[in-house]
Amino acid sequence: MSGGTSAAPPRLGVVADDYTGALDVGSVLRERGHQVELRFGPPPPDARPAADVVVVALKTRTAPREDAVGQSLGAATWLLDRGAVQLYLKYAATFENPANIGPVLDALSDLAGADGRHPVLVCPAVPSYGRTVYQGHLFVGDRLVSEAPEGRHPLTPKDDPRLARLLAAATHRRVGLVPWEVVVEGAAATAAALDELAGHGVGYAVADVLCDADLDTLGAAARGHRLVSGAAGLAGALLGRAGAGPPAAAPDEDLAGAVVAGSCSVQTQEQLRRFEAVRPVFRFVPTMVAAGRDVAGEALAFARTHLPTGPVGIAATAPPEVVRREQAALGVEVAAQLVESTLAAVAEGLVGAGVRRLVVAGGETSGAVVARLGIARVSIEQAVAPGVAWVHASEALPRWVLLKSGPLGDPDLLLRALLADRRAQR
Ligand SMILES: Nc1ncnc2c1ncn2[C@@H]1O[C@H](COP(=O)(O)OP(=O)(O)OP(=O)(O)O)[C@@H](O)[C@H]1O
Ligand SMILES: O=C(O)[C@@H](O)C(=O)CO
Repeated sequence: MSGGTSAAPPRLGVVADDYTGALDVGSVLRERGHQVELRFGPPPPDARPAADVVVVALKTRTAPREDAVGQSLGAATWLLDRGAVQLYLKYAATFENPANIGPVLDALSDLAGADGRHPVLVCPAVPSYGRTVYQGHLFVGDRLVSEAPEGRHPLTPKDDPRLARLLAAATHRRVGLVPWEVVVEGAAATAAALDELAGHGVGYAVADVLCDADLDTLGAAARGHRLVSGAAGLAGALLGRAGAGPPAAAPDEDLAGAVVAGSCSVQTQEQLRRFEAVRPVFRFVPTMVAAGRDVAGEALAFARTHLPTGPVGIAATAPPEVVRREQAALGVEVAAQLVESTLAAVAEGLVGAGVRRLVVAGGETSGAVVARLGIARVSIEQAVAPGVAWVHASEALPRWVLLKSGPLGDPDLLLRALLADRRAQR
């Protein structure tokens, strides 16, 4: 838990479809001064949240649809049963895997009693991350998501930037648009447009967003909505600012540190390249594991050799042509599963070797690692970049973990997290 305790029911209950995304939204809300409780995996029935904002991190983005729906419904029911005033479905700012977002939104709409008075907002935009939506098209920087490197995810590649079309293919509800020309007029005009869409039987409203002020408008228009959906941006705007918040802690730099990376995003590739210029990194690909090599054992031997002199890296991170070759050889799912299980085993071994500061790059990878380490609940501590923060697990080792979302963080993030003087941290 971050920021003290609260006996009142949570104002916002967030169901996040991956672990790094959960930390992203959690740290954005914490930076805005809210008390945030972050839980990994389906919450136990007897757990009692004690914060303004409760984030439940699931690994449902690429799960089979029925599992994604079942787990999301379970988490949302748990949050509503504990009095959550508003529900938020958190997905990626690049709208990863709409095939799961659609049915999960349908199930949560039914559960939350989305009453037909207004459609549920669909807002992946986070302008500060370069994700904007115009005329219902998702952009990354100055490119449509379908033309940007960020759209070439190993598991969920995107060839269509039109959000309404993507979502409509995965739901029976009608999907509409709140165009920027309306959003820019303010919250009252936006709320009226949502009412009008409801009158036309629209269940989901994609919203154009070009800047943070547009998010604030949507946040104000959706304040009374029982269910809202989007990335970290709209969640921050929904609750507004609550003050400076409590001070955040950071791990001691003397603690042994390591990074395990399964993210193949362009950002992670560059962050790792810069880290590798300073510290050793063991790299592998899943065909090595499939060939029967004890890759986890080799990686741990490598780590034990180098940990005495500083942090080390273990990575499957590779450029798109290598990932394509690996996937062609093994199949997409087997390749991913071999990477994730190897990195989870490596993480466990690193903890055994004394690592107490562990950076994990990639959402799927984080899900696998956190589950293997048995981390169920953490407090969100010092941010190292927007949406990327250290978390502290008081009930599990390695105590300090930093889950880095694939596309987030500046090129020096790994250096700053594991090597730089703490005063240099943001
Ligand atoms: N060399 C490789 N060959 C094939 N698949 C790989 C390789 N390296 C990683 N992968 C797989 O690619 C996927 C990367 O997804 P992951 O969610 O971990 O990173 P990301 O998408 O960059 O991060 P985020 O979800 O935070 O945006 C994982 O399932 C991983 O197992
Ligand atoms: O919005 C994002 O890109 C991240 O929070 C995320 O979901 C990473 O998996």
